[in-house]
Amino acid sequence: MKLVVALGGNALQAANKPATAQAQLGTVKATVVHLADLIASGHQIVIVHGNGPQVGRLVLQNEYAKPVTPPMPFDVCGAMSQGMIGYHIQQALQEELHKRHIHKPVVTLLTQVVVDPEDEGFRNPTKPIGPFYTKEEAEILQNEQGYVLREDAGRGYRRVVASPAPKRIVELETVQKLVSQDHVVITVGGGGIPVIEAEDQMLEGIAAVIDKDLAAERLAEDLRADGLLILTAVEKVALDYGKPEQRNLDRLTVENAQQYIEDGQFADGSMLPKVRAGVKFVTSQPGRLAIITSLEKAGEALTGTSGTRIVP
Ligand SMILES: Nc1ncnc2c1ncn2[C@@H]1O[C@H](COP(=O)(O)OP(=O)(O)O)[C@@H](O)[C@H]1O
Ligand SMILES: NC(=O)OP(=O)(O)O
Repeated sequence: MKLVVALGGNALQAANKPATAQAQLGTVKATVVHLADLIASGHQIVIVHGNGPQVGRLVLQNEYAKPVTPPMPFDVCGAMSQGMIGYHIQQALQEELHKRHIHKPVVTLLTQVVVDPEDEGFRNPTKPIGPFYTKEEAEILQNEQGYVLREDAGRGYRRVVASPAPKRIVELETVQKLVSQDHVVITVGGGGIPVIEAEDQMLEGIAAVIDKDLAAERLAEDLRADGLLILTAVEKVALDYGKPEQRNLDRLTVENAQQYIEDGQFADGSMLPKVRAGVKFVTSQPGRLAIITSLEKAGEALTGTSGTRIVP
């Protein structure tokens, strides 16, 4: 099957370790074992990854270094995050495939994604980025730096930025060519570098972070993929998540998903975009597969013994 695989934050960085390059590479090395399993099972995969924690830290590093060197703007930090994360996945996956005597080129493609400058996302920032802060730290940052901070799923406060919807993948043709030549392509990282189309058709970077699950869905439709595999920290989508009455779902129909979305079952900025992406993909054409599961359960989910399948 041709699969677009969206990798969540836990695939890139262990929550309990400092955010060093070495720690990131260590986590990525464990992640690529599961990706190599998919390839070894005969699937063709295209890899999309998140970048929320990483792009947030790059922006911070740039802001703190202002006295000595001019800060890079948000879109450039997005490009840096694609390069940095892509480099680690590419290196680790190449090594893992080599060990298994699978000879396929692995390549990271820097990708711009066009967004609408009038997107509602610019008026209502929702994408959490960078590190977590305490309530007191958050108040100081809000007052002194003008950041918008929100509580993030009981884990602390994080800066939130605009997250407009992905409209068009600029480098799509190149992705298609590489995929057709059986390259393993890492692309649309962090949802893509957000750009707008200026009046003269020129592209201009804009300060935002696109949701990688929605961008992965765009890519999966554009590549006419058979499946969209969204890999995160949980094995299944749940109702009443985190409550004593939590129920994990094996299947989620589009109709039920829409009802549960209205009921507020899926947290904004975390599970909600994943469910939306799955719903959009399976309704885009009959026969398409959308699964939300953990990295470890990816293989089982494809055989129908784990994960949550979104079905029309
Ligand atoms: N209804 C739900 N079912 C399962 N997990 C949920 C639900 N609502 C929120 N979550 C949380 O959302 C997380 C996935 O979102 P997030 O961590 O932002 O994703 P990513 O892996 O892409 O970084 C899960 O690990 C879980 O903690
Ligand atoms: N860009 C993006 O959606 O990143 P995360 O998955 O890390 O939030």
